[in-house]
Amino acid sequence: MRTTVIQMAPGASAPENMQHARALITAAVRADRPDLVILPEMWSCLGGTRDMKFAAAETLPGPDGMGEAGPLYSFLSGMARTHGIILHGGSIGERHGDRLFNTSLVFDAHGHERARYRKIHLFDVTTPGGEGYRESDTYEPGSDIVTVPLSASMTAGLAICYDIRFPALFHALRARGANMLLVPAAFTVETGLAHWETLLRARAIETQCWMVACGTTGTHMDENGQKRRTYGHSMIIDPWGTIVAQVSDGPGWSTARLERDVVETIRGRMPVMAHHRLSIHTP
Ligand SMILES: O=C(O)CNC(=O)[C@H](CS)NC(=O)CCC(=O)C(=O)O
Repeated sequence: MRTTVIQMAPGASAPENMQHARALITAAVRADRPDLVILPEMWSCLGGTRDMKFAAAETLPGPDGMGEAGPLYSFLSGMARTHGIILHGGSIGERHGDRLFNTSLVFDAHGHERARYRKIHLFDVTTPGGEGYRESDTYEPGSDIVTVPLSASMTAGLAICYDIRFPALFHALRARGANMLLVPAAFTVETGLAHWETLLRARAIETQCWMVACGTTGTHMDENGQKRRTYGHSMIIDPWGTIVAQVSDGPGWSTARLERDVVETIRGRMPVMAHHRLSIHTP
């Protein structure tokens, strides 16, 4: 499965971000002919005030297809169908009363929604440099663990950004049949420099899955008018932990071919799942 990570530098305007996403997806599809394309976390609106986040968010159609699709949903579905690609729409704000979910949507090559995942672990953290984040002021945590078969041989496990610090989630995704992990992100530069690559490679190695991690890059304005920079370095890692594709700084894309055989070989030779002696409990 040829897979492309699209690295974007989003601002707070959803219409402008859609223009950028369209241009990057179109160029990447033309150049690399991927089967699967993934966007980063909150590519549709990064930074901005609470009002701007709500303005850029939308109510999603029900699982039964009931309810009107908003502009972001229609855009993602349309891009998947137009290019005949599976499109993982990074994440967007999903309205939910007076809060939002941070939600990933996956569309098949006909533009039909195949999976929906709401970020479970929220970033309420003060970084060592003293920057405070309170994602839960705006967002509500999801609760469902989501895997989705994308082809006869590949099944994706879904996670978002801060989730990568919680191995129990990835253990559960592997146990549910994932052989590839799709992780949109908006990592801070500070924590990214310290942890991004290490966490991603560890999750790939311990689950013996392909890791597809797609980050935002650039400078974004937060609620308080403070500048916030994100780390980029979107990458694809094989199930042995080797980085096989990477974007550095700035917008762009990178592509790699994901194969099930690599997963099967590694799991066959080092059957860690069968060697587990302790069960991991989530609270
Ligand atoms: O808030 C939005 O609109 C989009 N969401 C994000 O940017 C989220 C929550 S603030 N960022 C992270 O989870 C960074 C995690 C991170 O950097 C780490 O784990 O070190």
